Amino acid sequence: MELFKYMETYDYEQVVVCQDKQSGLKAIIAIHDTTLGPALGGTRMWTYDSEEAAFEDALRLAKGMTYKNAAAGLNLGGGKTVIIGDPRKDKNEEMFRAFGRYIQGLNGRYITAEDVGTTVADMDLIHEETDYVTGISPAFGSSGNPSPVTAYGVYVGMKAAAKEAFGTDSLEGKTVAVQGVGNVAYNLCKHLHEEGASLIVTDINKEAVQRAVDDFGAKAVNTDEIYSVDCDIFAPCALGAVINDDTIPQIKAKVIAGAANNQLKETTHGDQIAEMGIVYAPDYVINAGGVINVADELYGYNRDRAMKRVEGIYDNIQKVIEISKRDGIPTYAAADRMAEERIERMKNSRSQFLMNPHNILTHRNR
Ligand SMILES: NC(=O)c1ccc[n+]([C@@H]2O[C@H](COP(=O)([O-])OP(=O)(O)OC[C@H]3O[C@@H](n4cnc5c(N)ncnc54)[C@H](O)[C@@H]3O)[C@@H](O)[C@H]2O)c1
Ligand SMILES: CC(C)C[C@H](N)C(=O)O
Repeated sequence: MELFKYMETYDYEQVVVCQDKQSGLKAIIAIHDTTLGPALGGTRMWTYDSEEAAFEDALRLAKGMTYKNAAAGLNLGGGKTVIIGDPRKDKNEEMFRAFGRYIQGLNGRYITAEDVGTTVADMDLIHEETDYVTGISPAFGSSGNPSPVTAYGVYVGMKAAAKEAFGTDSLEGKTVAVQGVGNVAYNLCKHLHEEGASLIVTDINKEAVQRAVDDFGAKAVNTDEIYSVDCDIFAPCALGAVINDDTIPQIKAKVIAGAANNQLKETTHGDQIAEMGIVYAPDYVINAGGVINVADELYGYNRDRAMKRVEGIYDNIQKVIEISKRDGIPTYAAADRMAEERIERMKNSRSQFLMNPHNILTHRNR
């Protein structure tokens, strides 16, 4: 990858590479755009096949956060971190504290939270070094683990997409195929099960699958079978790029609505599923519940206020569908248009992010 060329093409502001020999920290903080406010986005810890793959993931995810935050109506820009390593084996206290010092060095341009492979306990360690972290323990006046709230947002967004596809937003009797039953999807399955949906699940983690089978009567399938199962709704809730040339011909669902970031491998795949008549709930619109929840910490966390805003994901999915129909474009492009128009409008009134009292996490107890 030619980093500067890539940054120039997609308008990235900054990439910070962090290395701490003692703890083994190898992190990439990507800040995409701070027009709307400080860049807020989670920290992913994952084993990457190459450094290039890690850079690509950080960059793609950071841009996704710019769009997610803009589309959700938040006064936040987009950024993301990836830490290279196995979250089950390579974590230590020094690593997250060293990472916290790097974040502190950015003086509020970047605020982190959880993503795949990181937990509330990790965020608490980061908080030892910086206030620019959200999703820490509720004892600090924080919002805690964002995953259940993300799951609730995906659930209400899925209902809005179902209304478009099936004429009703009831999910009772619908079959939902869920790819990955981790932190978000387990909670999503709970909502779906309570409403009377049938579940088909898969995960590379056998224990996660068994939990969904035991708790929700889900049917388990192999990881490569999830695309082709007979279902009404496909919910990608693992990693990105799962809507691609190989998987699209297998999909029988009428709706794609899930938590995973960057579900479309390329935008052409969004065009293809639109041509097939599949209602696609754009990933960063439907999975914004977590960031909406942690962002509320900037105002002194209020769960009722945050949840009310998360319920707005239903309306936001409907709005994207409306734009898609009005402008004759696929839903992914309609979401991009909605986000870009908001950023553009704000760019005309101010350019780069400047610190102000609402961007400082001073409302919590230490
Ligand atoms: N946690 C949040 O609040 C949040 C918010 C927005 C978006 N997301 C996105 O949602 C997705 C899930 O996040 P999470 O926090 O639940 O992560 P998680 O790590 O808890 O869950 C992901 C699950 O996917 C499984 N998995 C990985 N590769 C797989 C494969 N090839 N096939 C099947 N299963 C596979 C993992 O074993 C794991 O159980 C991620 O893409 C994340 O970026 C999460
Ligand atoms: C800020 C976090 C809750 C970010 C979350 N992992 C996301 O992708 O939206």
